[in-house]
Amino acid sequence: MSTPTPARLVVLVSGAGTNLQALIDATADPAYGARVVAVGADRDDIVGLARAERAGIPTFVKKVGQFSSRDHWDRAMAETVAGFEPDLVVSAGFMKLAGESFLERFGGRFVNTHPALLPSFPGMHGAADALAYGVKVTGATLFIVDAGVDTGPIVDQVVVPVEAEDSVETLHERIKAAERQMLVDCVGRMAREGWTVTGRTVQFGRRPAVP
Ligand SMILES: Nc1nc2c(c(=O)[nH]1)N[C@@H](CN(C=O)c1ccc(C(=O)N[C@@H](CCC(=O)O)C(=O)O)cc1)CN2
Ligand SMILES: NCC(=O)N[C@@H]1O[C@H](COP(=O)([O-])[O-])[C@@H](O)[C@H]1O
Repeated sequence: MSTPTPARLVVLVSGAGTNLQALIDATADPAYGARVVAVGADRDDIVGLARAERAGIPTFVKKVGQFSSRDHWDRAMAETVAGFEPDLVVSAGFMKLAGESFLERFGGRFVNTHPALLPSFPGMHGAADALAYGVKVTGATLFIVDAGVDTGPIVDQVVVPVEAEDSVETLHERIKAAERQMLVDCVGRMAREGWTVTGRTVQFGRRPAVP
């Protein structure tokens, strides 16, 4: 039986790209069922872009400041990503909020991984906020992006302990180790099995055809 055509992933990054690297490594196996067709960023000179270039993956950078408005940036992002014809867009450390144009185009097939157990600690400092609060466990959340900030329906979550001697860095590294595995597992299942979103419930698999 022939291997099905791999799902096309566009991954968005703003930093080190270790989640991206985990996806690149996983897609080396044809059985994974997906390939990264492009990597986009909101800034240049980041390791995440270097990882893509090392893997021979096309990259693009769209900086908000290059555009006359945030909306123009958002539209440019949507058009550029659309040019790669993704089946799924993955935000993995991407530090910009997608706007109306992007969500109109990719809503429902745009996921983001966040380093906290949403709805706790949304925003740009999930690990630091969890540590400051004094929680005993935290983790990471993969969710389908909506117009809010970290409010979309949850695909999966993973829990890690907070240790007494943790710094933000040691905690975030522990989170990221678990997060990368969750991301690879979930994106692979979405690619191979599809997914459905009913209200706030996300399930792997495709809706049965209406008889
Ligand atoms: N429409 C959405 N877009 C994105 C979401 C989301 O939930 N809704 N999640 C982010 C990733 N993220 C948290 O997981 C996140 C990233 C950035 C921000 C934020 O406040 N960004 C500001 C400031 C950016 C900067 O200083 O560079 C902004 O975009 O203006 C909040 C949450 C991915 N996209
Ligand atoms: N709110 C968004 C956010 O904080 N995202 C987080 O940025 C890190 C990126 O790491 P990476 O660049 O090494 O993949 C990840 O932990 C991701 O959850």
